[in-house]
Amino acid sequence: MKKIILLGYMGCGKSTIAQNLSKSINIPFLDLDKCIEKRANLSINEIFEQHGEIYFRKLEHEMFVELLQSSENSIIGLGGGTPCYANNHELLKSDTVVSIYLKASIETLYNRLVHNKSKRPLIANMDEEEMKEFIAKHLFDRSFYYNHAQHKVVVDDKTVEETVEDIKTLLA
Ligand SMILES: Nc1ncnc2c1ncn2[C@@H]1O[C@H](COP(=O)(O)OP(=O)(O)OP(=O)(O)O)[C@@H](O)[C@H]1O
Ligand SMILES: O=C(O)C1=C[C@@H](O)[C@@H](O)[C@H](O)C1
Ligand SMILES: [Mg+2]
Repeated sequence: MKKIILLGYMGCGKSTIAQNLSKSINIPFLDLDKCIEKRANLSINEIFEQHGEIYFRKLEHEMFVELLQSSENSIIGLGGGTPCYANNHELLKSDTVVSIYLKASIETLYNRLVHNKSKRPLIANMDEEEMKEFIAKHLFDRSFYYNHAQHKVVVDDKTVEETVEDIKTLLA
């Protein structure tokens, strides 16, 4: 069995979808951000504040490689930036993984993130106007890396259940 990797921008639903998919197909879910927090014994916010983003990206790469090396079946929800650093995007093409980009529009992302930014250090201190512009530019820059995924599922205007069904169809 291959590892199932969900990737995409902050707020596209990696953690939410992975949790529901996990229940539906009975394969354990590992959230890369949560694994990093556990290993560092700090929240993502604290890692950024106390050690900076470069340190976070190093931990993120190490933890991603470690999760891929384990022999367990799993669904891995990546962090929003994971594919964009340390050549992690190259790992998305491996034969031993099924990588799926959860593709959301700027509008969907903005609507989901605007009231849920406090735990996301890259946008936590932005006002609404600033955030919209940031998401648009950032998503454009990151799309190159996200598009290395083997599959793409558009999540706009879909319920969690509909997106889970779309993923199950492409896994079948
Ligand atoms: N149809 C939907 N599919 C997925 N998430 C949805 C949907 N509708 C609303 N949401 C909400 O959008 C948010 C998605 O956040 P989630 O933490 O799952 O994203 P993420 O991609 O893991 O973000 P991050 O990269 O910051 O970890 C959640 O608050 C979720 O409840
Ligand atoms: O998009 C990003 O760069 C990030 C997304 C989150 O999942 C966390 O990994 C962290 O807040 C950085
Ligand atoms: Mg998440």
